[in-house]
Amino acid sequence: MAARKFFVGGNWKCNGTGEDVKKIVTVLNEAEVPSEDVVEVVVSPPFVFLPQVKGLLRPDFSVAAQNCWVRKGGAFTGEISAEMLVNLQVPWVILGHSERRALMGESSDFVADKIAYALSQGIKVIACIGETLEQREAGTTMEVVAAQTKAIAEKISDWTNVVLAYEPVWAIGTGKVATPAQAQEVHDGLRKWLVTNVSPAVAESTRIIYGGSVNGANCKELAAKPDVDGFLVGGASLKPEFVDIIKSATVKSSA
Ligand SMILES: O=C[C@H](O)COP(=O)(O)O
Repeated sequence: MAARKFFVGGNWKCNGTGEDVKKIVTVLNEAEVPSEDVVEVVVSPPFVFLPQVKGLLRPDFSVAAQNCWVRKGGAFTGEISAEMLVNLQVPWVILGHSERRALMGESSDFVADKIAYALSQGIKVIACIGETLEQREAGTTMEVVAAQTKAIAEKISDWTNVVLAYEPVWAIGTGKVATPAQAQEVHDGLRKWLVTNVSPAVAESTRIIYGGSVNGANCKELAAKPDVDGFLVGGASLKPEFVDIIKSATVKSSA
């Protein structure tokens, strides 16, 4: 079975100006990174900058939206539809990010509906899951991430265009990164869950990436873990060290 290609996503969240965007893209465009055969790089600017970034970004990197509406567009003020992303040739979307789950009240079912709809329109999905600190301390991490993944599995039949992003909420933007062992434990558990509940082939081929305070200093150790297939990076994706995170893909290719 083909090896899972390392995946590095940069989630810029609600940050930046047109000038910042130019600076970040310049750094990315000038960076020497492993080839497309080794690593897939996808950056996710705020909606308003998507066309600009898409137009300026090197061709071996790709773009993602940070959200999209749950069904066909229409009278949904403030929303962006999957059809619009298709129209702008935006190939990826991040869905189910914990900030949207917590702040906008997006339930696992709603997230799963969004994922199913985006996939039905031909958009590839970075699907985010993860437990809170309380849930981890209560020992329910696997239960929580399995339930979030189950909600998705119940609504989709083809996982080819899905990357699963495990992002423990307590590690997001806190500087408190999961240890490589903690990340590996959950990724391994998720892969086993996929074996049992979806199929061994899907478990083997689906990339499970880690997100939560990843930076240039901690990425290599995390990348060395067998079930960590890449990263979804927040804060550090706005900085030049994002290039070092992309380069951590070589940990896998030289293994
Ligand atoms: O989507 C990215 C995650 O929320 C991680 O954010 P962070 O790297 O700033 O902790």
